Amino acid sequence: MKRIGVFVYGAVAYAVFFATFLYAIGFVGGFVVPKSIDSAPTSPLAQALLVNALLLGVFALQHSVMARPAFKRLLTRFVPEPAERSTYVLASSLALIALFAFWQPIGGVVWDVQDPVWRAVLHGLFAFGWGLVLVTTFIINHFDLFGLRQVWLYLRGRPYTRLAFVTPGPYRLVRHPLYVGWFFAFWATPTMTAAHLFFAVATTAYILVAIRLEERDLTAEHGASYTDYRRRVPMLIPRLSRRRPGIGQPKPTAA
Ligand SMILES: C[S@@+](CC[C@H](N)C(=O)[O-])C[C@H]1O[C@@H](n2cnc3c(N)ncnc32)[C@H](O)[C@@H]1O
Repeated sequence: MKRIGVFVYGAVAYAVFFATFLYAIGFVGGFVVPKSIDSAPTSPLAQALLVNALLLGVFALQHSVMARPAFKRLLTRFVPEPAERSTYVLASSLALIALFAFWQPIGGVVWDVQDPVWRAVLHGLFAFGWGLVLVTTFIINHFDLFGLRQVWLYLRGRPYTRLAFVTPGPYRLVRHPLYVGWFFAFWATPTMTAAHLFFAVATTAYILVAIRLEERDLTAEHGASYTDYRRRVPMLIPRLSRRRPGIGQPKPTAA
């Protein structure tokens, strides 16, 4: 019974995440959803900035604190270990749902591209960003990142195996392709409002901090193979020229 309960919990958390992800595309892109990041302002500027900063702060805090190994150890005193990732996913989705619900549009156009070709290019980059985020989750392991693999293995009575450190496809170009996808998704818009800019700047700052924390954990977990990868592959911006042989490669050790 406990295994079934944990699996159902994980499946519900995944369904909530997926609906939230789809809603986020409409929220940032300004289509389909009733209120988007760029809707008309409804409250005074200072109040809107304060509320939005709080909403982003709650998401950042939840996301970073719950991702740290020490917090995971604490959480698994109260939640079965196979459900830990699903709990993280559910909490992240709830923080995002609160952001969608209480977001205060600010109005004010920062840039507005009218040329149809450039509008199409920006829409294309927006779609590329979301696509890159989704594809990258599958490269790492989509179902592990969102907790389904953990509850499925538990349901089948199999032990959890940690994911290998992988560097295929976009991970050969940059160390954080998923975050690059977020940058495209948040910055590529033909019409940038003040609220959208606030969101893009805040999330960019947050991602830069999150990378430091994530890389600290990855170094602790994978040791020399991660520090070597870090030396060879740039963080976010691919190198334009091919690397000269030997540059940035680990030095050969004396026999
Ligand atoms: C939301 S994903 C973001 C991954 C990466 N920072 C990116 O932008 O593509 C975060 C999780 O991916 C894991 N991760 C990061 N790089 C990885 C890699 N090259 N192979 C496997 N897992 C990785 C981290 O340990 C963390 O649990």
